[in-house]
Amino acid sequence: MSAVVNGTECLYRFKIVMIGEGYVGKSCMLYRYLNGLFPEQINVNIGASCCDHILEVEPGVRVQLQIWDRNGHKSFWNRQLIQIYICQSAGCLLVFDLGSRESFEVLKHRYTEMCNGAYTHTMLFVLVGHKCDRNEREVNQEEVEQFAGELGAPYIEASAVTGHNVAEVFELLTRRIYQGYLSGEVRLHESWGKINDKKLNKDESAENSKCCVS
Ligand SMILES: Nc1nc2c(ncn2[C@@H]2O[C@H](COP(=O)(O)OP(=O)(O)OP(=O)(O)O)[C@@H](O)[C@H]2O)c(=O)[nH]1
Repeated sequence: MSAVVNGTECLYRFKIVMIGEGYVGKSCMLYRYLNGLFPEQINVNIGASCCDHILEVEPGVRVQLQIWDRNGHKSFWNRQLIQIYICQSAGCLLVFDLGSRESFEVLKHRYTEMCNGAYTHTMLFVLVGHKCDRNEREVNQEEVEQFAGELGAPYIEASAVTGHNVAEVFELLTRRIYQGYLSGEVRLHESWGKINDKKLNKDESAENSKCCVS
């Protein structure tokens, strides 16, 4: 079965979440991915926002991505929220700012919190060192690679300013989930993974992406 999303037939729907401290550039990265440019101005993300996007993982196999971007500031972060936020997610982008040691430490801490009970299903990760356009670096390659090894996740550097590797970040995670599903590593939930024939509103947007805020 499949569903028609904004006029395009999709076989799967993957929920992806973006996690990282406030100000690491998650919203700009998502904006760059969806719109192909760096935002002149980004609205303050109060709580979380969700965007839909369609990606073809192999010829004829399209996935509806539901990408959740949560404000990373510590006042928006607690265990209950994590649970709600990552519930039914197939994948997660763990984002830190290469120029901020603190953002890396906070990210590791949040990952530990997620492991301590909040996520009970298999979730695949991609670790993202963001703002690689800048020269200042406070996090060295070795420790990043060590963390990526612990996660069993690929590490990629990106910049929403230049666009470097931004599409690759989202596509890498999506393809990992898809391959994980094919190999049996990831189980897709009935209600969100393999799309049923529930029709989504075709007329909401003429494009393949749409956003909402909660
Ligand atoms: N140099 C550089 N700055 C960036 C990049 N991406 C975003 N920024 C800047 O980083 C700041 C924070 O960007 P946001 O996208 O709002 O960060 P966020 O992680 O979504 O922040 P929260 O919503 O608070 O969690 C803004 O001033 C952006 O202009 C990048 O790739 N390079």
